[in-house]
Amino acid sequence: MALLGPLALRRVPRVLSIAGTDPTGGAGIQADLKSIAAMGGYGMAVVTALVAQNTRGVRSVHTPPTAFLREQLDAVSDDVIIDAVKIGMLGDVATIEVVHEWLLRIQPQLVVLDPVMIATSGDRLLADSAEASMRGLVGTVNLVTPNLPELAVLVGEPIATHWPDALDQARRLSAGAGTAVLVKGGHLLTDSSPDALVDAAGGAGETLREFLGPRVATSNTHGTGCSLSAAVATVMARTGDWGTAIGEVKGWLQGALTYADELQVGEGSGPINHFHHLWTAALPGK
Ligand SMILES: Nc1ncnc2c1ncn2[C@@H]1O[C@H](COP(=O)(O)OP(=O)(O)OP(=O)(O)O)[C@@H](O)[C@H]1O
Ligand SMILES: Cc1ncc(COP(=O)(O)O)c(N)n1
Repeated sequence: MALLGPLALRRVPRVLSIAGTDPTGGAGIQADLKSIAAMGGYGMAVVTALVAQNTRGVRSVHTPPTAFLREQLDAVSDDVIIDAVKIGMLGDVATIEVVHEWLLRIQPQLVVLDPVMIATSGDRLLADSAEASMRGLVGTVNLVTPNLPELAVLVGEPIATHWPDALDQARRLSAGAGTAVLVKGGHLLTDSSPDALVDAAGGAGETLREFLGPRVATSNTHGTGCSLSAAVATVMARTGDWGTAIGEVKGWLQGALTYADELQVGEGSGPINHFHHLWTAALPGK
């Protein structure tokens, strides 16, 4: 899929999230819409799965019929020019196939895939049987944003526990799939939480750019991966440059984690504070 040229949109980017739901608002489509808005985009949403979950875990998943998923996707693309797509929870093989077919047919300008597999709570959000289909989808998007366990599944290797090993896996994934990879270090047991953009696609040498940041001491990290990918899709549509987009989003996410505890939503792993930069009056100490 062609990468964006150095275009900078002069209007509000129209960004579509294709993902599952979180009724407590911290992850999935709800987090995506907040992140897109926080980054100055117009958010749209197609639901792949209705998930009965809260900050403590997942209770059950209801997957709409594939024909209805296709109708949702076509309802958007028949009417709206989509500047960027963010893909989150897909759940099973049939859902991946419908989204894959739609991507090939519609050829959106820019697609960011968060290959959601297991929630922070430990609950599975992707069937084991769908891992091969997920690997196939990676080759059709512009950027994939795995955490360390997802990266391991995508390359078929053990989970990296050291950052240099994760970077090597990201290189192998990028070279094999022909897709840029943003590997996330949130699962490392270190004082920092680094991310890295690896682009070994196209045989034109490899790009490696690291985005460093201190680890914020909070257990309210529910939906960070969802929020990151939706925000990157939005800023990329605006700027046309991965490095600029990821750098801007990383700074915003750092603030969203820093002010997460102010929200007091739920008793488990709560949401991040997507609008921390706008709610100065409502946040003590800002
Ligand atoms: N405690 C933290 N402090 C600072 N940054 C963090 C922290 N935890 C995660 N991050 C950042 O949040 C983003 C998501 O990373 P992570 O590896 O947690 O992805 P994920 O597992 O997909 O997220 P999720 O929690 O939604 O499942 C990355 O930019 C990562 O560096
Ligand atoms: C619908 C949906 N999509 C993604 C996640 C992953 O987010 P997290 O790992 O933070 O629970 C989730 N819990 N629910």
